[in-house]
Formats: sequence, structure tokens, C-alpha cells
Amino acid sequence: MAEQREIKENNAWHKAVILFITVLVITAIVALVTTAVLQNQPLLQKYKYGIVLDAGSSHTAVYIYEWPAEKENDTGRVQQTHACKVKGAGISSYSVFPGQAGASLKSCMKEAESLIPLRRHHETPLYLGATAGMRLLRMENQSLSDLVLGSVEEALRSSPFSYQGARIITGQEEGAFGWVTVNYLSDRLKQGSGTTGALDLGGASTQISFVANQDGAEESAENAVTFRLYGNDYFLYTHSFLCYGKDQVLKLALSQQTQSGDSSVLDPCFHPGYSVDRDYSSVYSSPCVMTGKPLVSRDSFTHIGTGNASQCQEVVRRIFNFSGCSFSRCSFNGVYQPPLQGPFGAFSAFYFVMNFLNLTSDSLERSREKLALYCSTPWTQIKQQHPDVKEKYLAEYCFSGSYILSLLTDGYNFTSDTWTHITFIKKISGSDAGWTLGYMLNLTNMIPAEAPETPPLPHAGYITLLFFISLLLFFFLLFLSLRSRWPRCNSQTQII
Ligand SMILES: Nc1ncnc2c1ncn2[C@@H]1O[C@H](COP(=O)(O)OP(=O)(O)O)[C@@H](O)[C@H]1O
Ligand SMILES: [Ca+2]
Repeated sequence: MAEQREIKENNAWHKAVILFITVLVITAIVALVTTAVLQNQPLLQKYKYGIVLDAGSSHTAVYIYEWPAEKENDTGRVQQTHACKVKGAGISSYSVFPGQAGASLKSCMKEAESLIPLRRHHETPLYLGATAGMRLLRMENQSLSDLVLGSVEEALRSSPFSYQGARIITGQEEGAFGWVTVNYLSDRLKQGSGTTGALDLGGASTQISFVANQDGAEESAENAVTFRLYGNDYFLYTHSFLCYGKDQVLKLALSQQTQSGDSSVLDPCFHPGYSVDRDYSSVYSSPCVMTGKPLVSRDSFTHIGTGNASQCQEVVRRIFNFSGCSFSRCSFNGVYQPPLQGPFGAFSAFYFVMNFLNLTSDSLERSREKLALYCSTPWTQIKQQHPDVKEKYLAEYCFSGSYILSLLTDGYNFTSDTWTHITFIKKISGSDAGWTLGYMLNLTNMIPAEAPETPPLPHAGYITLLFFISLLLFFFLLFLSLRSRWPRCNSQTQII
């Protein structure tokens, strides 16, 4: 009897110990997991926001970016969450009524207010950068350009966000920040691996930027930009060609073709059957067009398409000046360009046009053939095939495609071999390729010069480790509880 009581007491004591250990271990696991999860990633993800307005020559777009709070310095974490296209033309077109430029931004700014959590409004930086359209307006009339900028500034100041300024960015900034965006989004900066060059085609200017040999900086300092990002030095060649955006280039081409003063112009870069009356002022009012309107009493001419790709190539080539290079090598118009290096991402109108023409993955030769066929297609047929495409875009794709091929080959010196190094892109990991993201990252100091300290394990690593430790503890407990039953059975057998 005494023996049985002793066994019962032993069992009770055993159970109490097991229970105590179990509670202890479970509490420890819960505490461990909670701490790890909370330290590595807040359970309730808190985001911060930034807004950049891209005031381009043809239109303005409002980009909203977000990133996890307190993780600004971690590459590849800032991403675009929304883009709002402002209705109407670019802000430079408001030179007649400058006061209305600011009002045009209102609906997109209201959209941003509804998308960004209220408590973040006051700390959300807001920037506006204007590009080539405003550069041209400033060249024509500085006070009008100041009035337009003043109007957008007033509108943005009245928003609840943290307004950081509205300015005309330089062509160099536009090129360099486009390069930063492309390489940031493709995670190339943090890896310190090879970089991608950036090709941006707008309506009024075009930019080329790529990492080149440092010697180039001595040849042409104005084309050199240096960055120290995540502990790596980058020597960037960049150039922005003002007036070489596709809309201004069309004006240049038309000005050359209308010089004779004939009432109609036969244009090989437009489809057969295309015929439109154009005012001379639509061509000659741009500061990019140096020649004056032909001396005729008429105000307009008839623009007639003939759809001939090889003749179109000649028309387009005449826009470039290939003589007078005072450097070791040039692209065109006497601008220094070192040898092309590495892969390239071509975005904005490079993408819109090449994507429409279905030329994003063809060889250079095949692209030329397909474009020739497209240009020779009658205008009525083109309109029938694409009833939903804006007629202005549709009419100009043959011209724009021919210009792109010529700019990339005759201008920048891409060959049949290096053509394959170009990727036509719109977005990278959900964010638009363009200068805005790079501009914001730079102004908010979100890319550190030196590589940030990396934790010994990534977040996923901690979770995996915890999972296995928990699993191990679970089996340990299971083993203990099973073991606690074995001796009891054994002792009972012994008694019997
Ligand atoms: N879907 C499209 N198809 C063809 N061209 C487009 C399309 N969307 C935009 N574009 C063109 O892309 C260009 C964008 O230029 P923009 O950024 O406004 O000028 P810039 O950068 O020179 O200041 C414009 O020529 C515009 O007409
Ligand atoms: Ca642009």
C-alpha cells in the first residue's frame, strides 16, 4: 500500500513537473516568435509615402511612391503605388493662361489625398520637376515660364503634403535620375554588379546615360556625373538632346520639308492616303525650329503621306548633324559620346512607339522590314485596324518609329549586334521607368553612399529558424509526455 501511494505521489509530482515545463516552453516559444516577428517586420506594416509630379512637355503625371517605414535605406524597397495622368496638355502649354496651370493639377492631387493615409499627409514630401517643355518656354520667355511655375507652386503649397519645391530640372538630372531609377528597380545598385544604361525619349528632349570609362570626364566634363551609391562609385556619361524629343523632331522634319513654300508637302513618313491641313505656325512657332516660315501669303499647307520608309529614313537623317566633332568621338551635333557599354533599358516614348509597332523583340533588320511594311499601309486601313488609338498618335507612329531607329543607329551608334542589348521597357517591378523615382530617392537621401549593415539573417531566415526550433521543442515535449507514461506502466506491471 505504501509502495502504491509512493508511486501515485511520484506520478503526481511527475505530472506537475511536465506541466510546468510545458507551460514554460510554450511561453518561451510564443515570446520568441513574437519578438522576432515584431523586430523584423512590424505586424501592422507602416508605410511612408512620397509624391513626384513629372511635368513633361506633353502631359503631367503624378507618381505616388511608398516604402515600409524605418526601412528607407534598404534598396529595392521604394515602389510606385499609383500614377495619375493629369488631364490636358503639359504645363508649358498654359503660357497663354499661366494661372490655370496649377488648377489643372487639382484632380490628381485630390486623388493622392484619398490614397495616402491622412496621418501621413503632413510628412509626405511632394516634388514637381518640369522637363523639356518648360526648358523651351523658359528659352522663349522667362517671365511666362516663371508665371507657370508660380501657378503650380501655389496649387501644390495648398495641398496637405510637405511641399518641397517645383523647378525645371536640368537635362543632366533627367538623364542621370532615369539611370538611377532603372538600376535601383532592377536591384543592380545594391548588388554592385554591372549596370544598365538608360534611354529616355520624350516629346521635347531625349536622354542617354550609361556607365562609361572615367577618361570621358576629362574630354567632356558637362557629360560626366559621378555617384557613390551603396559603397560603389559610378562614372556616368549622360546627355540630354533638347529638341530631339519626338514631337519637336517632327516639327524639325516638317520645317525642312515646307521650306519651298509649296501648298502641299508629300511626306514619306506618313501613310499613303493621309492628308491634313496644317498651320505653318504649328511647325514654326517652336524655338527648336531656327528657320522662318516660307515667304508665302498662305497660313497653312496640306500635309500628304506617301508611306515610303527608305525616303523617310533620309528625311529623318537630315535632322542630325554628323559633322564638326571636336572630341575623340561624337554621337551627333558635335556632342561627345564614349563607346556604348552594357545593356540598355529604353523607356517612355521609346517603349510606347516600339510596343505599338510590335518591334520590342526583333532584330534591327527585321524591325526595319516590319516598319517599312507598316509605313506603306494605307491610312484608312490603319484607322480601321486601330479604332481605339488616339488619331494623333496613330498618324505619327511611322514617323516616330523611323526616328527611333535612326536616333539609335545613326545617332547613338547602336549596330545590328548591339541592338540586342536594348530592352524596351515600360515598368520594372511595377514601377514606371523614368527620372521621377531616382529624383525622389536622391532628394530624400534614400540611397546611402555606403552599403548599409545587413543583419546576419534575412527576415525569412529568422522565421525558418524559429519554425525548426519550435518543431524541435514540440517533439521534445511529446517525447517527455510519452516517457512520463512508460515508467508508470512498467511499475504497474511490476506490482501485478
Ligand atoms: N501611347 C502613346 N503612344 C505614343 N506616344 C505616346 C504615348 N503616350 C505618350 N506618348 C508620347 O510620349 C512623349 C512623352 O514626352 P514627355 O515626357 O511629355 O516630354 P518630355 O520628357 O520631353 O518633357 C510625348 O511625345 C507623348 O506624345
Ligand atoms: Ca519625359
